[in-house]
Amino acid sequence: MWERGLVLSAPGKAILHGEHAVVHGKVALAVALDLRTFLRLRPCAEGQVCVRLPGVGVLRSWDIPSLQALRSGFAADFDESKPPSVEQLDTLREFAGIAAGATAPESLATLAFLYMCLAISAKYGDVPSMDILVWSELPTGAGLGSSAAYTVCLAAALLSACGAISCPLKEGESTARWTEEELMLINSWAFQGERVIHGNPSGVDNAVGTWGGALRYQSGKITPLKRVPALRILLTNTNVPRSTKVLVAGVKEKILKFPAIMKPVLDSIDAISEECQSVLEVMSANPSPEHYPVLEELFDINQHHLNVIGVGHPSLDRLCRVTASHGLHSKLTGAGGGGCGITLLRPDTAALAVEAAKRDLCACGFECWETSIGAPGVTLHSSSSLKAEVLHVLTES
Ligand SMILES: Nc1ncnc2c1ncn2[C@@H]1O[C@H](COP(=O)(O)OP(=O)(O)OP(=O)(O)O)[C@@H](O)[C@H]1O
Ligand SMILES: C[C@@](O)(CCO)CC(=O)[O-]
Ligand SMILES: [Mg+2]
Repeated sequence: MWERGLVLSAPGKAILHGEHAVVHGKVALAVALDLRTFLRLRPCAEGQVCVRLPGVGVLRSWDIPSLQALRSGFAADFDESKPPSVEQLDTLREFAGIAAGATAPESLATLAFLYMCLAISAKYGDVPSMDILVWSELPTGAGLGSSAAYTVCLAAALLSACGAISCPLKEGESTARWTEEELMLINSWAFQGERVIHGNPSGVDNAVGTWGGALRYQSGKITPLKRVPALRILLTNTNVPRSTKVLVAGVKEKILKFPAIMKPVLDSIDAISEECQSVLEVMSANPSPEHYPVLEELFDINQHHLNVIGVGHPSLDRLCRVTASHGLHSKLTGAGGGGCGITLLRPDTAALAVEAAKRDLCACGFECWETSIGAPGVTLHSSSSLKAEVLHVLTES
């Protein structure tokens, strides 16, 4: 079916609690956002793989024979259970002309593509001649899981192109999702892509990109949260750039330097996730406003902890102060160090109050969106199911 081309998408995510601690085996609670990354796969001229990533300024193409020659050098080592090796990544960097240690978005995105393309084709058969275009509604590198949405889309597209997963979209349907077994395969390859981009990801972001909804994640165990109240969330991008890889490495260093000080903080973040999960479960059965002060206090405590482990930023302090001046509670989401914060809105928070908070946040040079949570995970689309803006980008490019 893919021979006629396909369009698929994966959502970004917000972490309610547990960012960073989840890398060290603690619980995280994460939700899918209604901001998505889209990928269009089309057949193209014989013998070429062409990749266009306008969000990070990449336009590259390679001959299939040269990719096959590259792959044959280390084909036996590609497996979704093994982290990409330093030698593999060095070889791919050299092939693509990427400097050693380059962390620019375009370098990491190209490297992740090449690794996933070679590894998936080594395991499931050659990729056909194809043209891949990726376009996203998510800000890149701002804490909303743009890297995972990208690698989930790539995994689903490359596995489809190699025939390793089916095409679940039937004639006349507007969207379709894969089987649980296929989603597990997509997720495991997306995690490999995240490993190329992040170094040492926990896997929570690609799990949300794959399954969507709301989930609890701990040490690779994914538990969908079946009963979650419809929370209103304000997302604010401070527009301060940062790298998840660098921030995750910084936290590890701090834990190694001060284990007796940092481990209790991680345990406390774990307890916050557990407490939040219980409150959300109670709230979904009994959606009374009395639960909001607890959720707000958990946001405040966790934001302090995240500062302690070294992933705060003056822009995030400012975001929290501005929202507090409107009676609203915020914390950073994702890796921190800039990027995005989330603010909890109550069901009865007046539209005027939200507008006033947004105005003050925008005056700081930030961008805000009020968003809903629990969007579907990786999805295959017919063109009739796409919003006009997405259709325009995908058909005009
Ligand atoms: N639209 C996109 N097209 C191609 N690559 C992308 C795109 N969006 C993100 N990426 C890749 O993901 C990287 C950003 O990942 P990073 O993990 O630092 O931030 P994030 O995923 O947005 O935030 P977090 O991991 O904290 O949720 C970019 O450097 C780029 O390599
Ligand atoms: C900071 C982190 O916990 C979340 C990034 O969205 C990293 C990870 O879990 O891989
Ligand atoms: Mg990321």
